[in-house]
Amino acid sequence: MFQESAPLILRGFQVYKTFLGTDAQQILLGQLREVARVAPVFTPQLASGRKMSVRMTSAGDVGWFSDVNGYRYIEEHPSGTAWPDIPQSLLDLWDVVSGCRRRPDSCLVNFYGEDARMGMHQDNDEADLTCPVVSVSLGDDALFWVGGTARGGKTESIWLNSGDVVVFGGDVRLAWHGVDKIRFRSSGLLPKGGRINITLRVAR
Ligand SMILES: O=C(O)CCC(=O)C(=O)O
Ligand SMILES: [Fe+2]
Repeated sequence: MFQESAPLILRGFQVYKTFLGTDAQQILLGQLREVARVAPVFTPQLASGRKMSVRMTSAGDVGWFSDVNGYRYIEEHPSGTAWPDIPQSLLDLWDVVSGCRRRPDSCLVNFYGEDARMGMHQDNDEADLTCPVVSVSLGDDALFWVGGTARGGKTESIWLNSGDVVVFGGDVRLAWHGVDKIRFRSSGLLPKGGRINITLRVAR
């Protein structure tokens, strides 16, 4: 099911190139469409009042959310419906790469359109930082930037392609990272172009 090989290491981030082959990517895309049918994507707002350029939704017990009151995990989709279950294929993927005995209870699904990006940040809203964040990329290529655990340090970048998996845990669990730009329509996976990034987290 997975195309396992030794990961590249970029500043402690483990990058598994093409961990999902084309068939597995299509299957996962279908499962994410089902997630988005139950829990439609929305545009989060930052505490500053600015809207994020990505659209997002979640699966799992809790979903990541942000509005003028700041970031947090919430137990229901903003519409009041329960978040759908995390697709089994992603739980299987987690078991293979995470090295963590706990299962993820939150799966954030970010959709990047042509001009979307994500500024440098740390993923530090989760309660259990002994487990890594596992990221899966689908669709268009993205320039992913990685820094250290201190703000404003040296950064390096790598292009993430459809099917790539990135694991960041241990010493780099709180490393700064972000997405500078996507290469719109570089992949044919999404008929209208764009990129999906999934992050699995142990949030509670
Ligand atoms: O889109 C990506 O590759 C990273 C997403 C991310 O850092 C996040 O959702 O916290
Ligand atoms: Fe992140």
